[in-house]
Amino acid sequence: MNSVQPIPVVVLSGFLGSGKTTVLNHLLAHRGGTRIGVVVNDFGSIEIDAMSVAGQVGDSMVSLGGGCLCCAVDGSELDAYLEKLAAPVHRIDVIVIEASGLAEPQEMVRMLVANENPAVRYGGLVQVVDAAEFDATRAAHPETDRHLAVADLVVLNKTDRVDAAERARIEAEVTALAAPGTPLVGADHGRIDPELLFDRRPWTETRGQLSFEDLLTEAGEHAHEDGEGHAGHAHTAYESLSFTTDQALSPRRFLDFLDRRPAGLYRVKGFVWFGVPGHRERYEVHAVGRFLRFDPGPWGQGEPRRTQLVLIGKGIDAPGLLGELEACREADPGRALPESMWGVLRYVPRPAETGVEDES
Ligand SMILES: Nc1nc2c(ncn2[C@@H]2O[C@H](COP(=O)(O)OP(=O)(O)OP(=O)(O)O)[C@@H](O)[C@H]2O)c(=O)[nH]1
Repeated sequence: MNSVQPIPVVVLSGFLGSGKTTVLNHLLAHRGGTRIGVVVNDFGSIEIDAMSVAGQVGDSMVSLGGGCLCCAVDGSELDAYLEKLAAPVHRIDVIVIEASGLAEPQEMVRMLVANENPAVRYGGLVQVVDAAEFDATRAAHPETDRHLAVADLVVLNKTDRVDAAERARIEAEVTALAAPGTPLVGADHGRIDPELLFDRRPWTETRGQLSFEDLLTEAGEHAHEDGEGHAGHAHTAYESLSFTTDQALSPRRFLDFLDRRPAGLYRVKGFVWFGVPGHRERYEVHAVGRFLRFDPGPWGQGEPRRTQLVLIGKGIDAPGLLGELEACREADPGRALPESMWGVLRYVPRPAETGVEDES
């Protein structure tokens, strides 16, 4: 639909590993005839999330890599991306911004509300919550409550990882924290009804959004509390490091590295090249807390075989971790025994499975 109506811009937010990319991929896979423009704001200098969704959106995606959108000084960078996506040639119906897992969603909402481009309008804030990590995330990151309070729609994801009683308890808590009337939908692997987002008269109308004045007031309170304007942001305490190598990784050494990962290393994501005979696929790795999963998949045509990882953590010894990863490199993977992959394969879900709990 190529209408003169402004294109709604939806912000997909949620803590690290809550399932934003999964939700986005689900939306893209079930978008029907709707054209979705995507802005991925990854935290880390390698744009892993952008790569995860890239196959699905082609030209309609732009990526803001290597930083946090909510810290863009004046939003002009964001405005430029939105302008590009909103160009009539793309015939985009809705734009989804996948925020970095460490972003302050209010900052983005503010930037979008302040955007003067008549071709786009703010379309709501979707907050993705990890049901299995709900208590832990709230305890470690009190700002979670604030994020829920400004959400227009809350997606309680990973419901497969909690039982019915636990889910009911979390739903009650989320409902109490969110603004009255905020819809809450449960999801397993991000499977939400795309209609929630693609409807041009969406759920955002079921309750009042933050007014422009509210946003400006809060902007005034927030700005420059620490001299740099980032006080209270979840990511001020976080560190992100990236590791790339064209050499293969030894599956045993890499698994050992993951088994021993420090508690402060909250997230590991990326793609791994093991190159072991019989296992020459590209292995996508996701570690969230103690959760670990590998997903083998084909390499893109002409895609160089390499490993690209982003590690996000708090109080981590970055040089030490990089040194350990370097020690995982394997010069001659072609000589490795297929059995050396067994440790990795333990974390590859079988077709009927959804994830594998790390027991280590
Ligand atoms: N069991 C289970 N796993 C899920 C579900 N949704 C997502 N996951 C897994 O959780 C991990 C993190 O999901 P992502 O979609 O990458 O999370 P994210 O919020 O985009 O993560 P960041 O980009 O680090 O902020 C992946 O391994 C997903 O496969 C779910 O509903 N149930």
